[in-house]
Amino acid sequence: MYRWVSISRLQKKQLVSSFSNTATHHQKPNLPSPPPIRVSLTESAGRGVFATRRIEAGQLIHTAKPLLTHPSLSTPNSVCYFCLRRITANSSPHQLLFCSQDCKHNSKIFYDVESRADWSAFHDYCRSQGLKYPLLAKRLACMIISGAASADFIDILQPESLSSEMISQMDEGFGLLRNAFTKADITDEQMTYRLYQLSLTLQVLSRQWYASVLSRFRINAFRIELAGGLYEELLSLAAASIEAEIAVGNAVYMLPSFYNHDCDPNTHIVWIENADARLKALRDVEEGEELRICYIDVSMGRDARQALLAQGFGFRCNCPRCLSGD
Ligand SMILES: C[S@@+](CC[C@H](N)C(=O)[O-])C[C@H]1O[C@@H](n2cnc3c(N)ncnc32)[C@H](O)[C@@H]1O
Repeated sequence: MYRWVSISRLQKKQLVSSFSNTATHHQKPNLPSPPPIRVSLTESAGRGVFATRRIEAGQLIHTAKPLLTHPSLSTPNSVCYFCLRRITANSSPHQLLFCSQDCKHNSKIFYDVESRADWSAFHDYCRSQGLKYPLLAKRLACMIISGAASADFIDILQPESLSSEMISQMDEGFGLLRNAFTKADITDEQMTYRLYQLSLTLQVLSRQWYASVLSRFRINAFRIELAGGLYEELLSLAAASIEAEIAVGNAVYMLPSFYNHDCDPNTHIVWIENADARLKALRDVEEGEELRICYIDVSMGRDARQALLAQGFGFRCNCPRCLSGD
């Protein structure tokens, strides 16, 4: 039998707010209905998401707002710095960075910290190495330093186990991140966060913190490709797509991070206009069935899929399709 997952009070709060954030989008006034899912332990893949009632093919299961986002470095000023919505000259004539006053307001606390530092060396490093997770670490560090997030904000997410060699490879990025803050006169004191409940003091920008958040981003971050947009925008994007990066950025979520992978998934995740995630059923799902998405391109052959999942996510897939040898 499946058991409920035991999580801390803070984590419960985050989970509840993640639910309530998503619920407000779709609920009609006076008709609150929780999403038809629960997070429970699976037999062999850690925690997973299960249907609490029958879900029909095509049904929207729930939406989820990101915990944090960062735009791709190849899309400067063309997507909202907060929600990753595409910005056109028409949609945002006066604010280059944000698509709306709401996004500007929601970013204010951490953006005040972020905009104090010179990120050019750090961004050059990410660009030249093709790295995206350090950008999420930068955003998270700014959120923690500014008080917009707690130091254990993403601790509930599963980490990848990293070898000491992998941690050493992160040193350059860590050094550049720390340098940017130090040069911006952000003191060690400001980079320290106290967890009063646990009587712990954490150095936000320690090598250990950096490795710990990157190990979580590597498994849980989503690459955001928007499906929607204005017809004219789609045409101009299609024309430019040879050079342009298709992804508008990367984001980390709470609930969507609990979905396990299947090479023949019953659920998929889509982004229409911005980084708000929409989880939809691909086929009819029975009550009690696990909901699974796919992490990779499942049109590849079994060996290629297995290799990619082992390398990128650290697990050997034993979904029914892999077990059948397909
Ligand atoms: C995004 S997390 C999914 C939620 C995770 N099970 C948890 O407990 O937080 C991805 C991790 O879940 C596990 N996982 C996901 N799909 C799996 C599968 N098909 N088989 C085995 N493990 C899987 C792997 O450890 C993987 O690195």
